[in-house]
Amino acid sequence: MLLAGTDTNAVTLEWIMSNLLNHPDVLAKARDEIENQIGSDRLIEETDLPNLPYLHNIISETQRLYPPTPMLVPRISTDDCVVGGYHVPRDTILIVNAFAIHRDPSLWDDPTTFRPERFDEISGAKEGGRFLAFGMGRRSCAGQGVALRVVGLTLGTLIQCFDWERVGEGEVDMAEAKGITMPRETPLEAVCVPRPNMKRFFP
Ligand code: HEM
Repeated sequence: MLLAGTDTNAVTLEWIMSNLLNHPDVLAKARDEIENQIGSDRLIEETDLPNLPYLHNIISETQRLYPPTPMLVPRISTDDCVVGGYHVPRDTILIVNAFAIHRDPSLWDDPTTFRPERFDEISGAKEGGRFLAFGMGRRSCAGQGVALRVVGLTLGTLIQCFDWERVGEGEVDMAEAKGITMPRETPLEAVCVPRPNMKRFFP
């Protein structure tokens, strides 16, 4: 439970910030949404999250390209069955490759491009079984609700309170390393400066 509930959130946030540093236009749009909905007279709160759909799109689009559990959790068939046209005998271990499904060009337009707006058009995160960041079915993630709140609130606070820039001229390297929760190959480094009108919240 500790691994399921901590590393996944941390990895998600690190990939999100990596994407935002490489896409300042997306960061600016998320900042605008927060400014319009909340302003700078108070800090973002959990109850604001339903009013920040673009922030949610950024989380989904990052989890599409960098699913924190890329192979979900293995299943075992308790009976003979057919999955996707394939006969699966009883007692077979079945692994779902969410990473590949999330980048399948027959399921997603321009699949390798980071474009949070694509989630505007998707009604229900699991539409068509093609978005599996939290798995699916009876054994899907038990912590999805809390994870989206923790990641959303943390991300919203990071965007509301700090200006972010890359270290150096080049783009942030987006290479993945091996691991159950797919980590970055190199730890993310970034420059962050408190935004002047938010400093009063942190005396
Ligand atoms: C961004 C954060 C998270 C992601 C992406 C994530 C993703 C997943 C995935 C893909 C699975 C396997 C689902 C499947 O195979 O169908 C899973 C299972 C699980 N997750 Fe999460 N998770 C996250 C956060 C959390 C948190 C915060 C908790 C608890 C507080 C949690 C608790 C669990 C548990 C208990 C299971 C096993 C459910 C079962 O087998 O019935 N997860 N998660």
